[in-house]
Amino acid sequence: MTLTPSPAERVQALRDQINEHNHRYYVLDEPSVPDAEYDRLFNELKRLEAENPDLILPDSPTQRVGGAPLSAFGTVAHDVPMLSLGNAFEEQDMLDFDRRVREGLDSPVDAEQIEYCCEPKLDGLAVSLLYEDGLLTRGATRGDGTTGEDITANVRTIRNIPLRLRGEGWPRVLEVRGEVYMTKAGFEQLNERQRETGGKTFANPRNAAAGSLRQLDSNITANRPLEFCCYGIGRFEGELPRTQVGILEALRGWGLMISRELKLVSGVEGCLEYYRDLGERRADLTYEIDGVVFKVNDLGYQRELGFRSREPRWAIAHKFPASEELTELLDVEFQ
Ligand SMILES: NC(=O)c1cnc(OC2CCCC2)nc1N
Repeated sequence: MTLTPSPAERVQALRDQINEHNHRYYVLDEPSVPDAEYDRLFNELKRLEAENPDLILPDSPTQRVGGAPLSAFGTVAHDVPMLSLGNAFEEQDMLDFDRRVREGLDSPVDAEQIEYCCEPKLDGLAVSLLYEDGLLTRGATRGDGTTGEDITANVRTIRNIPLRLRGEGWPRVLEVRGEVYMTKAGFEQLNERQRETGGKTFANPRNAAAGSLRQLDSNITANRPLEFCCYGIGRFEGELPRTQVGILEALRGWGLMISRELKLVSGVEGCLEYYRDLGERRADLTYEIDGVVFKVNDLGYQRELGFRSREPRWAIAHKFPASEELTELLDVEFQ
């Protein structure tokens, strides 16, 4: 004879199931149940929480949406500045970058190939997520790199951002940095819906992502097809792996999405091969990119190289030739 679970036990069981389905669907891109089954679980959880409000916790999947609209965004001071990337446009710029890296180390290396972590440069908005004891406590825009807007209510609505880190071993304080973007398909569907409802349409996915994150009413943000892909960390208290790739793989284990195109290469030739390969596949990607990003993989080397005034000496963006579309010129910078 099976005992009927208490509301508290049933609520916890539903949360665990829904969080697992969300992780598979939004982060692993492997849906595990039909939508109807997911909706049934979600509606049962909402009903049980409505009947037992004292059981509601901030990381419950039902708590992604719903606060009252803000009158203005608060501001956030970035303890670790969110700096932007230097650019390479020609192959020679990459050769110069690699030489500066090798010569800039405490013990310069000449023949040795530097290991670089490669990834696409997503064309969205840089965002900082703060996790304390595994709970998402704050979301912020890059702003001017030192001060950004507090968009916590809006980032909580982005389905592939975990409200609580999965697994274990994460640092007690962990600031995750990454890009909020819209896929090409999500962008087209949003503009179609905007045209049908007389809403404003967007010039490109980047503007659409910026406009969707800029909403003071998070209920609007919740209905926008936004995704988050992390690419690094800011502030942390605790232990982290010693390489860029190691950190990203740890972030994936904690439930965050990282780029499927992530690759570790050896030397600047490996970077140029990655750039050519991604350039050939750019039109087939489901999201817009405006280049690729190369980072020195060894974190000790990153520390030795440090930052120039506003850019790291250990990372560079190798941009694709800009398309002449008017939209590139109209692109509004969201600070
Ligand atoms: N748009 C991107 O996809 C992207 C942007 N920035 C970075 O890293 C920068 C951040 C500050 C130092 C390195 N990585 C990226 N992938």
